[in-house]
Amino acid sequence: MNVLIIGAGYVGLTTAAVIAKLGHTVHCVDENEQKIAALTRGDVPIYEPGLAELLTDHKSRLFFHRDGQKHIHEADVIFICVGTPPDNNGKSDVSYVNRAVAALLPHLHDQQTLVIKSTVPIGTNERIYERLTKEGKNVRVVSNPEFLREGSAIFDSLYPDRIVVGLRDDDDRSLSVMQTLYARIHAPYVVTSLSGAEMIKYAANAFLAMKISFINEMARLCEAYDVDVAHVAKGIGLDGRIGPHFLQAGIGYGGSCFPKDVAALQQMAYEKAVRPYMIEATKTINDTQFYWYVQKIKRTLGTLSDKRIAVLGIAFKPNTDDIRESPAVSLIKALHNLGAHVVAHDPKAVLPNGMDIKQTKTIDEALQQADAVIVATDWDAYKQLNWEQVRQTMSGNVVVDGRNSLPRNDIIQAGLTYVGVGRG
Ligand SMILES: NC(=O)c1ccc[n+]([C@@H]2O[C@H](COP(=O)([O-])OP(=O)(O)OC[C@H]3O[C@@H](n4cnc5c(N)ncnc54)[C@H](O)[C@@H]3O)[C@@H](O)[C@H]2O)c1
Ligand SMILES: O=c1ccn([C@@H]2O[C@H](COP(=O)(O)OP(=O)(O)O[C@H]3O[C@H](CO)[C@@H](O)[C@H](O)[C@H]3O)[C@@H](O)[C@H]2O)c(=O)[nH]1
Repeated sequence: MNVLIIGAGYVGLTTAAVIAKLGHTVHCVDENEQKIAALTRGDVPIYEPGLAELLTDHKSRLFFHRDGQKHIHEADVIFICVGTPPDNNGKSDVSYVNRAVAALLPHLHDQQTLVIKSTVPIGTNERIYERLTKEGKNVRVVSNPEFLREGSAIFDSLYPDRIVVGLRDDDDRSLSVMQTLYARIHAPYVVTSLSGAEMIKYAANAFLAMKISFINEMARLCEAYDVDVAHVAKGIGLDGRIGPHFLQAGIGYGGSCFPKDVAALQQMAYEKAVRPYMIEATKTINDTQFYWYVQKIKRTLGTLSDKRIAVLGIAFKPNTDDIRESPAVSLIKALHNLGAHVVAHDPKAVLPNGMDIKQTKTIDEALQQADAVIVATDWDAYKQLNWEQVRQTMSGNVVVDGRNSLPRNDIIQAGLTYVGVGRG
């Protein structure tokens, strides 16, 4: 098949590489000139494990363009993978999607399938269909939300738990188009309406975010009752009805999806006069989690003023360079504002512009003379530190495990003080 992809970000680029691997020809378009220039040179503008290799392996079938106009007509399937960032009220801003549709519109023809992969508010796909129909275009519209996680995007795309396909009632062709496109991917299909597919995407993210907020609330309770939340997570997670995933307490969820999608779903509920109690609580717990934790760090260190603190981790999670809504960045800002002398490290991510904080190249450099070290992102490199050596490098002895991911016993044995999240 001939596939056109609009948007070469985390989702668009991963989708392009994976679809090329499946044997299709892919033209990928992005309005960001620098991104396209880099991709055309063979450089990958983001860090995602395995992505660079996959793009290289299939470069004979992959083409990048700043302006893809002349490739629209020849495409069998067109994917929209542009961003849908939050607006000032927490609603999803679909202007990038609308702009992409407007650019495609004059060149579309009736044999094509337009697939929306971007996460869009309920009703957006129907509105796109109506807009196309009004312009006399009988293009089929499919909602095919994406469930990949950054850091394991290639694996998640090649081995998804399910493929969700939202269709209009009278569309008897698009399902087989999608099945042909994804023929080499083995996963159950969930076929539903356009709005149904949109709702599945929001419900999945809200549910996962809710699990994290639930365990973070439990962490606060565990702290109050001197119980280890890691034991609680294990104890409840072994119940098949609950499951072990997304029960790691920490400084809160971040990233480009959970915060924005939970907020957008909340706004969608208000628009229909439905009070979203669960979603409100999920968001409130997350919004307050890192303040709660900063208070704990403050209590442990006595004062933050003039303390040298090494923060390990800037990205919102390991194995990515993405810092969108990163709790680590919020933590660094809060500690800095409270008078601490913060130095930060991350294997891939870079501090946002304008932050007056030193970022070190090595972990060792960050640890020099530190009164405390805080692990804010659970990269493997931090979990595998030699704690004897850490103790010798630091001048203080406090290790703050903001992700409950460090070997507590090794740290204590090295003569350091371990501070976790709700670990009693
Ligand atoms: N990042 C994830 O892990 C993830 C996972 C699942 C779903 N999603 C959803 O997928 C969508 C994309 O997310 P992302 O993280 O890949 O975003 P991103 O910001 O990394 O990439 C979006 C890209 O689209 C380009 N773009 C915007 N408007 C354009 C236009 N009109 N024409 C051409 N290019 C245009 C931008 O330049 C940018 O490179 C969002 O709706 C997001 O919610 C993201
Ligand atoms: O037990 C856990 C699991 C995750 N997190 C945090 O939650 C955030 C999100 O993590 P994760 O879900 O692994 O990363 P994302 O790449 O944001 O992926 C989520 O968001 C994507 C965009 O919508 C979806 O496609 C994915 O299915 C969904 O997992 C990160 O800050 C994690 O540190 C926790 O605090 N505790």
